[in-house]
Amino acid sequence: MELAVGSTNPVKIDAVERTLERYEPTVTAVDVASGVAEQPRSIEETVTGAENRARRALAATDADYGVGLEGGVARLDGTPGLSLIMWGAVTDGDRTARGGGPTVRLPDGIAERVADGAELGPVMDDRLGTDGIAEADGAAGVLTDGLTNRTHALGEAVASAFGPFVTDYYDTDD
Ligand SMILES: O=P(O)(O)OP(=O)(O)OP(=O)(O)OC[C@H]1O[C@@H](n2cnc3c(O)ncnc32)[C@H](O)[C@@H]1O
Ligand SMILES: [Mg+2]
Repeated sequence: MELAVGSTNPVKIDAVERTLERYEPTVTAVDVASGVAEQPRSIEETVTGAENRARRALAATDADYGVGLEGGVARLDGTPGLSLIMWGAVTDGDRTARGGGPTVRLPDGIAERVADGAELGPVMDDRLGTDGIAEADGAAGVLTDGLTNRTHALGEAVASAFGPFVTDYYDTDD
């Protein structure tokens, strides 16, 4: 399976390679624009970023599928505070499917700075004294003491978005 991933972030590439290991993927990292803000601030904007990355990555290559992954923050109905969300999109050039990863509540101190306009990655680095946490364990890893991490979390979004391309269940109305 040939895949074009719309990012050069090693964590995203790793998430795609590991999740789709069974299909013996060949992954090409493509540096595309997400077409949304560096820090998306709603589910809709995050999904749009993932879709744009997937379509643009596929358009730039001869791959079978384009994959886009986008991290965002959002206030979600029924839960307090600001949450880290992540969405994936997959396209074969004909149809596009989307799937979400986990939702992680952001601590108020971090949420406030992100709500004031900062990007989550740099805020996490500043707070933790790290350099490039978004390309390593990520907020998902740090905030759960490693119970999950960004690679694993993004992998769940990849898996969820891939369903329609690797099963028959979405092809009928049953
Ligand atoms: O090179 P790209 O693909 O853009 O990789 P990125 O790390 O910037 O990832 P996104 O654009 O999808 O994420 C939007 C913002 O959210 C941040 N972010 C998302 N998930 C994160 C996580 O788990 N830990 C730290 N920052 C995260 C990220 O650093 C960006 O500032
Ligand atoms: Mg980014």
